[in-house]
Amino acid sequence: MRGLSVSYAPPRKAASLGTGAALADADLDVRLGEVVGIVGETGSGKTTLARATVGLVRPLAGSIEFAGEDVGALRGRALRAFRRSGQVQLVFQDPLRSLDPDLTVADLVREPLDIAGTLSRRDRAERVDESLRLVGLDPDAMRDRQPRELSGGQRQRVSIARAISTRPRLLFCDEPVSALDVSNRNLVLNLLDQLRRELGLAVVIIAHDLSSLAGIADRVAVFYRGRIVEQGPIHEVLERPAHPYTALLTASAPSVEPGAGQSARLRPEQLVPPAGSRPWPTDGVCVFAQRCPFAHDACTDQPALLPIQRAPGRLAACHVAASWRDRLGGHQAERESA
Ligand SMILES: Nc1ncnc2c1ncn2[C@@H]1O[C@H](COP(=O)(O)OP(=O)(O)OP(=O)(O)O)[C@@H](O)[C@H]1O
Repeated sequence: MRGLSVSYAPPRKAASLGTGAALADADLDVRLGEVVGIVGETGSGKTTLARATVGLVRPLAGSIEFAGEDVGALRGRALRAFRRSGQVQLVFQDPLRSLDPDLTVADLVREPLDIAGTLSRRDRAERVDESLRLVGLDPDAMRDRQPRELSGGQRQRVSIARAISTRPRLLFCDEPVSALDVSNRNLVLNLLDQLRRELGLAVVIIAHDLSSLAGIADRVAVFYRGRIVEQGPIHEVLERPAHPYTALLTASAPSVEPGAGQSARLRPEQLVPPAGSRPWPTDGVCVFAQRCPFAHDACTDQPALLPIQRAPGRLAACHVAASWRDRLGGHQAERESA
């Protein structure tokens, strides 16, 4: 995705990009066999990115290149054909709501194949069994059951079997484990890890917290108010966040331990503006300025997502990415004198 922007406002109103866009100027690459995590608070644009990629919402600007084709520019019949092909599939957060309760497991897993219409009836039945086996379910025991006869973990496995039945190249999972208990969470995350290896899938996992992605994602993109503010290999991002918002996320997550590269754990109170600091407008400035203790005059412009020097593969959209750590001590003194 390059410069991808999406607005749900009517086209005339959405013409002024940046204000009110659900997603603004997003750049993201996902490669086959890779798991990319997406984190960010509610309403930050994570699902919008997924919906634009599968062709459910039309981008306002930018491109989505999939296997060499700009799928963001597809219209009409070409767009319907792309969606029917099932090359990009979505797994939703809550399988109980996303699976039709009147269909059997076999019907549910076969449905995307019926829509794609490329396999014979016999091949589709075989593909259903194969997909169920791939997610660790016994086809003979599961085929005729309905969603209400399954446990939460089994339902999520059926959702994944359904999504992989067309053998997609890219799988978007929107909070795939947030409706599950801890043991099922690990099972489903391990399953996604196994599928990306066995099927060579590119997987994008949307999550609320960074720590749930630590064991599975190769890279992570951090969203804040419709923008990607940081991107990079997950362990490096966790160990030494470049954006003050990512730093706040890691400092606020007790399960994220600082690694060898980070001398001391940052504390959340070091990463919020001291009382009485300069108020920032909500629009037209860096999206994080209002909540950033390090914001200064340069932050009246939204920074672009740029490579971080001497850190291959890492990007941050922050005017003070290279300097905010140096100000942590002084910032504490300012707070104490206030
Ligand atoms: N169908 C829609 N119509 C209008 N606005 C929408 C629609 N869907 C999302 N939005 C708005 O777009 C912005 C981004 O929403 P999005 O669902 O992409 O966020 P998210 O990061 O996925 O949130 P969550 O973690 O709650 O799923 C939000 O301000 C949201 O209110």
